[in-house]
Amino acid sequence: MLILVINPGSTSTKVAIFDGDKKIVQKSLRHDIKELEKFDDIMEQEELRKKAIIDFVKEEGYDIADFSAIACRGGILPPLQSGTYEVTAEMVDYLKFKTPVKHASNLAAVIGYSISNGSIPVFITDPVSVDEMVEEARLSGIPEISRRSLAHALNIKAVAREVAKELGKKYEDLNMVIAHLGGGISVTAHEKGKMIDVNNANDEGPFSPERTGELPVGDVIRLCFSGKFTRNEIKKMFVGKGGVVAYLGTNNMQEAIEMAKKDEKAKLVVDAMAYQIAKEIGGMCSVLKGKVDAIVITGGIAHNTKFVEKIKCYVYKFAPVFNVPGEFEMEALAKGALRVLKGEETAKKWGEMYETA
Ligand SMILES: Nc1ncnc2c1ncn2[C@@H]1O[C@H](COP(=O)(O)OP(=O)(O)OP(=O)(O)O)[C@@H](O)[C@H]1O
Ligand SMILES: CCCC(=O)O
Repeated sequence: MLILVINPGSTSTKVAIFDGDKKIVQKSLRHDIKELEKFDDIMEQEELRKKAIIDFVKEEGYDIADFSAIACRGGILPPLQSGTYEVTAEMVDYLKFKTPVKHASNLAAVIGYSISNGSIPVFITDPVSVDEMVEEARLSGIPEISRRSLAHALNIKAVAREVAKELGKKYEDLNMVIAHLGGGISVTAHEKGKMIDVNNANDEGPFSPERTGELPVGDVIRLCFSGKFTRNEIKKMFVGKGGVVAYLGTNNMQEAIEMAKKDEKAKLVVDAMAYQIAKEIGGMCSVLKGKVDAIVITGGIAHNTKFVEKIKCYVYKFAPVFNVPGEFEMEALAKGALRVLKGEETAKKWGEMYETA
């Protein structure tokens, strides 16, 4: 069963072809930043990216009709249960016109649906808005604001299943705290297969290579009303230009860790990020009432074992720590589609998407 996988990022589109769960080829199709900047809205990039994907398929010697399904990264959808969903015209309409957050991942299902043109099924699996939070976690302290479950759910759920396998158990039988350390950072508590609390990786938790995470709210209000910044400038300060890049001028953690070897300020910033991640992990361990089978560190930054050690020295007493560097999004998307094609799981439909766990 051939599956075409589509995963758009801000400046590239990752594509892969799987035969069952075996990856045949994966490529990162780089888009010219100047070309992308011509578009005011991410959705206007649809045709450019679609053409690049179709060219890739042809260059690899395939035709769209050869595929059993297209597996796409899920975009910013309303809160929904974990699992694989069939892409429908309504979902495409939501991603194009109604989603509250402009994010490159919104393009995946839109492009997949257009490429398929009704000829083969199109699926998304575990989008950013997977929501299995317990009710206590939703309260922020003011009724006008609810905490939201936005996290690197696709990689986190895939890694959870791999670690469970390593432990000879099922994900549904374990309690875990899983931290994805990428450009943004998601720290998540899992109770028997449900992600019951997460720091919203855009707004809360530790600072990351390019985001501030949680901030002292009184100072944020002062900044917002200082008259010195526009709304967009402030937003960029928090997401995109906040965190490590604000202190050190780079969002590349490899560079920051190198700088920290010679420079006291850089060392403090790197150590502070590890400290804040550990603090968030500790909080998630208490959400699980201290019954934690595994703490898992994943994402690009987890490639640096010295950085992982910095976190580990704070949290190692809570549970065994597993390091699973990198991300497995393409594999997770292919496997999600495959489970449905093999009849192991039924694809959920749009109408069910508004139901949370
Ligand atoms: N070997 C490494 N050592 C330390 N940091 C690394 C290493 N490889 C990648 N990174 C860092 O990981 C971060 C990006 O991680 P990753 O590739 O998981 O994120 P992304 O896909 O860009 O963003 P996100 O995971 O938030 O969607 C960057 O800061 C990058 O410098
Ligand atoms: C909000 C979590 C996902 C992302 O950062 O892209």
